[in-house]
Parts: sequence; C-alpha cells; structure tokens
Amino acid sequence: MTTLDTIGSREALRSLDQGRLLVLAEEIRAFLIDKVTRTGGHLGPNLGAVELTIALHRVFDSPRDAIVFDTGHQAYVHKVLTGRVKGFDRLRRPGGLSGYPSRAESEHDWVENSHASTSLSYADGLAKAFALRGQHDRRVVAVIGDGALTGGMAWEALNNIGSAQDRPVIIVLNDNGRSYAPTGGGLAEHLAAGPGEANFFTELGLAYLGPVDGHDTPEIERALCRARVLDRPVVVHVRTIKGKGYPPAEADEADCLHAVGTVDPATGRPASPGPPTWTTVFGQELLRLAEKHDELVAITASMLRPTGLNPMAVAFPGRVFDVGIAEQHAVTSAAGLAMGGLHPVVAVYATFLSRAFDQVLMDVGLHRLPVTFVLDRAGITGPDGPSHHGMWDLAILSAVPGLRVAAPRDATGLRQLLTEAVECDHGATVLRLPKASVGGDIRALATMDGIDILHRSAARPLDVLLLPVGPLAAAALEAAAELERHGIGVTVADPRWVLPVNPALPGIAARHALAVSIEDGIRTGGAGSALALACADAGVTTPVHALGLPRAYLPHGSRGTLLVQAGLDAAGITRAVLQRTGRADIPVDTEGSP
Ligand SMILES: Cc1ncc(C[n+]2csc(CCOP(=O)(O)OP(=O)(O)O)c2C)c(N)n1
Ligand SMILES: CC(=O)[C@@H](O)[C@H](O)COP(=O)(O)O
Ligand SMILES: [Mg+2]
Repeated sequence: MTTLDTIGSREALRSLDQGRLLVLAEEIRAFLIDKVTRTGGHLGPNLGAVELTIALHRVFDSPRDAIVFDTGHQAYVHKVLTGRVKGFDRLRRPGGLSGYPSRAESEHDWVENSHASTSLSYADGLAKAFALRGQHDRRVVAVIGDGALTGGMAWEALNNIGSAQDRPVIIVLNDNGRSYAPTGGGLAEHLAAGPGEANFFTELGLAYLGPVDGHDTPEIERALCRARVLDRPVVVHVRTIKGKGYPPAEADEADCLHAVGTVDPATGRPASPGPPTWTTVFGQELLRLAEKHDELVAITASMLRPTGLNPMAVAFPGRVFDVGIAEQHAVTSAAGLAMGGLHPVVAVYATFLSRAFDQVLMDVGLHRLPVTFVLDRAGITGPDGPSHHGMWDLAILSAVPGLRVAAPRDATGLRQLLTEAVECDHGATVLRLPKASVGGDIRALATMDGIDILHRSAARPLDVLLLPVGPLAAAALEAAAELERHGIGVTVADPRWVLPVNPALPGIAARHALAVSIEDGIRTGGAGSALALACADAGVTTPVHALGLPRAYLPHGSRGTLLVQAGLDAAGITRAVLQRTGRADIPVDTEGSP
C-alpha cells in the first residue's frame, strides 16, 4: 500500500506527517512520469507543482474554497488529490481524463479554458460572488504561473483585486522562471531580483509573502496558512523548478518538457522523430524570406519554438520579439512595427488569436497595415480539447475588411503563399496551418483567376464542385474518385486565398449542379458561408453546401477521429455529396481517415 493509496480524503491528506509528505511527493512524481510519458501531456509544469498542490489541498478546503488554476495545464496533481488517479491511463484520450480542469469531472474543478492569464479575473469575480452571497468563510485561491502573469488580463484583475481590501483573494504565484523558455521582460527581472526587493505587489494594494521554496511542503503550508488568515488580498510568491525531480525535464533547455507526446521515460524523448510538420516547413521558409527581406521581423507570444520561429531567431535575434503571453500586445506592437516601415509576421496558435481580435480589426485592419499572421494549430488540434481547437479564425477574420486569408494545401503552397503574404504591402494577410505532419505536394492541373484546378472529371465534369480549404484537398480528391465510381462528375478547386471569396468562384459554381465547400473551422460564418453569400450576391443559383465543424465546443481526442466525426474525411465528404444529389442509398466505403 503506497501513501498515494491512503489519501482518499482531505482529512487523510492532512494527517500525513512531514516524512510521509516527502514520500507522497515522490510517489506522485513517479506516477506522473510513468503515466504522462505513455499518454503525452504537460509533464514539466506538473512535476514542478507537486508540493505546491499538496500544500494547497492541506490548507484549503476545496471545493468550498475555490482553487482556480491559470491555464490549467498544471492541474494533474490537483486531479490526483481529488480522486482521479485511475483516470490517468486515458489522459487526453477520447472519453478519458481532460488535460485541464473539467467541471464535468469534479466539483473541485472550476476553469476549463486553457487560455492563459484568466485566473485572477475568475478569482475577482468569485470573491465578489462569495461576498455578496454572505459566504465570508469561503476563500478564493488563484494559482498563476510567472508566464501567465505576463498576460494583460492578469494586470487588469490585479488592479481590481488590489483595490478591494475587504475581499481576500489569495494569489499563489508559481514562479519557475519559465513560460516555455525563460520568462522575459521587466516583470521577470523584478521577480528574479530576490527577497530583498520591495515588491510592487504591495504598491498595488496586495500583501506579499515570499519568496517561498516551492518544493518544501511545510514551508509552503506556513505561507498559505498566513495568507488564509490575512483577510486581505495577498500574493504568495512560490519559487518552483519546472520539471522538478525528472532529470530529462530539468535538463531540457528548450522548455523543461513543457508538453510531450508518448516518450521514452528514460530520456523524455520520442522513440523516433516524426515526419516534418507544417510548423517546421514554415520556420524554414520564414528564415529564407528573412534572409531576402531585411524589413521582415517576427513576433511570438511566448511560444517561439512551438510556432516555428526558432530558426529565424537564431539567425536574426534582433528581428524576432517574444512579448510574453500577450497576444493583444503582440498584434498592436506589430501594427507599430508596420507603421515604422517593417513587415511583421505574428506567429500564434489560431485559438489564441481570438483574444486579439479587436487588435486585428482596429489596430491592423483599420490602418490597412502590412502585417502577416501565421496561425499554427488551425482547425482541430486534438488532445488539448475545446479551448485549443483552432476552429474560429475563419469565421472571425472573415469580418475584417481588407484582410486576406490563405490556406496552403501542401508544403509548396505554404512556401508560395508565405512569400505572397510577406510581399504584400497593402493590408493584412493570414496563413492558417494545421497541427499535423505535412503531406505530399498536390499539383494543380491548371490555374485560372488564381484558382488551382486539382481535378476535373473527364466524363461529367460539371456535376459537383468541391472547394476544400487547405490540407483538406487530399480528402476532397479521395472523395472525387469515389464519387466518380458512382457516375458523378467532380471538379476539385483550391482558391488558395480563401477569404475574401475569389470573385471568379461564383462563376465557376454557376457551371455546376452543386458546390460544396470543405473547411476545418466552424461552418457558421466560415469560408462556405462566405461563398454562399457571394453566389447569392452574383445571382448564382447553384446550391452551396458548407461542410465544416459545428458551432460547438468539441472535446479532446485525436485530430483524425474528430475530423471523421465532423464528416471532413473522404467518406464524410462523399456521403454529403451523395445525400445532396439524391443518391443517399449508395453505401460509402468508410475505410481510412484523413
Ligand atoms: C493566451 C495563451 N497564449 C499562449 C498559451 C500557450 N501556453 C500554455 S502554457 C504556457 C506557458 C505558461 O507559463 P507559466 O504560466 O509560467 O506556467 P508554467 O508552465 O511555467 O507552469 C503557454 C505560453 C496559452 N495557453 N494561452
Ligand atoms: C497549455 C498550452 O496552451 C500549451 O502548452 C499547449 O497545450 C501546447 O499545444 P501543442 O502541444 O499543440 O503545442
Ligand atoms: Mg512558469
């Protein structure tokens, strides 16, 4: 019987003496390494939060006291301590444990959104609610990383929390000195300055306790107990080590094994390097363009390597800026760079650009500035779940006047479109790339009005027009072959620049009996909706059917499975066309997946 087996309740956890606490921490570390190296997940962050989370659950009475985790990627220990040990064999698997807090999983979980820098705002709201409902005994604890603290929302919340001396929000700053890479900026320098430094938190109206050794459970508990009874807003500054206790993580210069796939537990590395990804191809091409165009600069929001900017950063360190987890600042500072005569490339995950929509619309779009956005993880991403799927960008960006969106279907297309984007000096451009390895090139048979014709049935070319967005071209071509076997003629066309709609597309659609757009994004307001509107405006009566993702929060799972479930694989596209051409009776071969 391990100590971990004995802590089925908070009372049992609180009953452990210091010796057993040390044993428990090591058992949890070994558990995390064993499970997460098999399933994939956020290993480094959680290894650094072991003692901190044990202390939190010994001092506070969750869920009566609310413990809110910022970003939520470091909540595995919280899940271990709240009865979910058994779920870790299926962490981030379809139907299995979420990699983030999940309200459906436990009453101890509050925030499911994995977007950083939100915890202090939730905490401010919860504290107000508890106060207004007379629940003055309930504490609100926000656990925020030093990286997440570089996000603007956190400072908006601090401004409010600091001014409310009667609402005792307890902010636990989990300071491991890193986001992915070492955290940069004035805040990080201040936090690293050492205990003697007067802490600006006090000037904002918050008490400050620390710095505390984040791997000494009793010391953390003493600080948390003081915070608990202070009865005013307080920051408990906890110093931790990302990847603590696992040498491959502690030694990992890049990001302390921040997020891993299935890896060898002995090394923390995958058994074999995977095939080239879209990110890799982008990073290499951006470097080539940076060598050619001195005006090219790049910006990341604390994700230099994950977005592929590292090659350019190594070659041109003065032209790549990491602004912290601050997408809004990234976009508007890009507007400033463009106003200053440069051409910025803002590299960001698609889901995180949502946070900076106003900046795209009013700081870049309104001024018609030459800024290029490269959205990685566009479309279904998979294991990170609903707040990570990059499925909103086409719908929200379709509203920005003058902004153009491209979706490359292969590596050659990515290189060509990135060149076109960075050479465009009269407005914003966007490229969207999926979380996937890049497939083989798909050559065009012909190009007309900027539209690549990928396939045209010899027999009856004008039955159905398939318009895949980006990499879904491969599934569309497979569907075309299947449809032809049923005597349906298919044209497959790739406009490359998918928004705004290419003015030649309604004319092409008019020559077909049915037009079907296919996009890895929500169908409401996406590329298909835009095409239908363009056809209507042009008086084209060809029915337009938009295949895409539902306007829903999709669960975590594998990208392939989720695309199949959305009908965005070859079989799904084929079924959709057969249904709309009165041939629903024909059975469709459902083998294979995108
Ligand atoms: C708005 C937003 N941008 C980027 C990310 C990607 N991201 C996830 S965790 C992370 C680093 C967080 O650093 P920190 O808060 O210090 O937590 P740690 O991993 O160090 O425990 C980043 C940038 C995100 N989740 N949300
Ligand atoms: C928590 C967070 O936002 C990131 O760590 C994200 O999980 C990384 O996603 P990828 O693994 O797709 O880079
Ligand atoms: Mg950190």
